[in-house]
Amino acid sequence: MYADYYKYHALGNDYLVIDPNKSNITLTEKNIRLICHRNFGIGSDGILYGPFFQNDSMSQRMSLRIFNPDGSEAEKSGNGLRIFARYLLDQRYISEKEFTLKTAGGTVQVELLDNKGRQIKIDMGTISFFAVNEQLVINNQPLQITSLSIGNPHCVVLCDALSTETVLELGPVIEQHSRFPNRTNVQFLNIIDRRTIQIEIWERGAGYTLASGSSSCAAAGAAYRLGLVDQEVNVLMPGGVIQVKIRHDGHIFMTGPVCAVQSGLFAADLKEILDS
Ligand SMILES: N[C@@H](CCC[C@H](N)C(=O)O)C(=O)O
Repeated sequence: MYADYYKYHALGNDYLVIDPNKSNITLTEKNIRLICHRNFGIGSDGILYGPFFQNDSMSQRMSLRIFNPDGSEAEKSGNGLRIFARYLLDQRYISEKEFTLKTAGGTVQVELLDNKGRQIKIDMGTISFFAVNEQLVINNQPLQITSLSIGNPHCVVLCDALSTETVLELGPVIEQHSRFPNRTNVQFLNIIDRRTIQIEIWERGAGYTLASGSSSCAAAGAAYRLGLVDQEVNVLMPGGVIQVKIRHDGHIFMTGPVCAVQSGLFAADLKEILDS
């Protein structure tokens, strides 16, 4: 059945899939902002735009583009990739349990863990570290940060305890800090034990979110690099838990759920604004 958008969430991190093979909507910055707006549009933490096919072939050479609700484009998204994989299964673009997906931040390997695509594992690739356990002073507060890329940029802040007020105060300042010319996603990290960490997230271009897949991988990878956790880590977030495994060769595997929410059409009023 045709729809303009397909909405899913992964632990409360919600995305709209817009399929260029079905919809002719133009995704300008203005349109993305409006569609994602929770009062004036449909509302979401971002848009997954695809699939695109390389060599006009449907054979495992699919790619997608990922947009933040401020209209900027992200190189990668962990929850977004699991959601997009689920969309491909729901719309019968794929029938295999394992396939690859290409993003601007690299190619990932997807594994569907059940027939309905409700639990999905992804090899997110490897981490490049930029700074390990360095001090960054924000609002006169000395923070211990580890910054890295797993295709998209992250800054992990080690904390003794987490508070949402701190995330809302420091997150946007760190996101825009001159040290990160392309801005950054920010994770506030609390180590519970060697197999469990807790994070609160400030996402680049999206703000406070309930969960983030690439943030889970970044925080677990940073904690492992600092010698604080083992290779298998449960990442607790306000929206739920993601399992992260760090393989000996550095590859980071992320496992977590996806839930379908709704599909729908843009009403004529909204469509007119989007088309104008
Ligand atoms: N929610 C995501 C991350 C989305 C992209 C991010 N905001 C960025 O700009 O890099 C996830 O689950 O990883």
